[in-house]
Amino acid sequence: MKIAESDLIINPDGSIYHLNLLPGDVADTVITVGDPDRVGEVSKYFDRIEFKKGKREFITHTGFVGDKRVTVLSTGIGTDNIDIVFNELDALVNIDFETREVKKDLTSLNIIRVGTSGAVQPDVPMGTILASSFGLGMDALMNYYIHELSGDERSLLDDIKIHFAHLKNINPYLTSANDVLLNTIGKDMEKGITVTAPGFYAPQGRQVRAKNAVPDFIGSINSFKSNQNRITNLEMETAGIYALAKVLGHKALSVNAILASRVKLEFSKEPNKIVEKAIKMVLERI
Ligand SMILES: O=P(O)(O)O[C@H]1O[C@H](CO)[C@@H](O)[C@H]1O
Ligand SMILES: O=c1cc[nH]c(=O)[nH]1
Repeated sequence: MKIAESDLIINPDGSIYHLNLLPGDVADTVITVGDPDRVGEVSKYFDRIEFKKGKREFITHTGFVGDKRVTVLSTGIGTDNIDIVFNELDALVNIDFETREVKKDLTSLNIIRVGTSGAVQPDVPMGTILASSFGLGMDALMNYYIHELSGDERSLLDDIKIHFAHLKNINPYLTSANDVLLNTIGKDMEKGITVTAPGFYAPQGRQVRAKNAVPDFIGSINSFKSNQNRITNLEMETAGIYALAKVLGHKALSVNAILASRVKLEFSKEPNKIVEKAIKMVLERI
């Protein structure tokens, strides 16, 4: 079936609407980062850069680490941007731009996020590099997509819904990391459930001047337990990445550079060093 011009928007130069990339520009291994300035911090370790492109907050560098072709791409902040990045990445590899039809042979990308995050457990200090075993979305993105849960995801989400029943008007969603990526790139890293929030301040339990409607948000997050699973950290993209990757048949892992301890009320004085450590660990393991 031909995808409408209004649904899949191709720029006059043949590139996709927001990412400004052509089919063929995306490597099978994609590193996503939130901050556009972090793209160069990753690609500075490439042995060769093939090209640099960008539009808005979506900066892309594709190049080689040894013989391996790698794309690093910034998503900007939030799962609304993840909606754009993941649909467009998928279209670039799985839709024929000439016929506007889905290709017969689908490509499954390996997608690794290198992001920053705040820890909610006292034994997860600043400086930790943490791999998200699950992404738990408190945002609304997945209300708009049909997505199916595995048995494990379903039973964990049932426990989560009971624990967070006091949070009105929130319909949490949960997706696991890709097992292979979790056990290779995430090997020996701290692991835990990552909560993806639809904001940085009150949606992550922060209070500056505007008053918080949810009392003790951090307390209700770090007290959740189901078998060996606990919530370790908060950020703004992982759950959307895991859920859309699964819907579209890609493999995803989120690696978090822990910059803040929300229970010790600390924020790192050297955030770049922690991010650098996460970048190097991921590049050594891809
Ligand atoms: O450092 P990045 O990857 O942007 O990730 C985290 O930092 C931003 C908030 O400061 C949010 O995007 C959050 O998820
Ligand atoms: O606490 C934090 C730190 C980084 N990014 C977030 O979203 N939250």
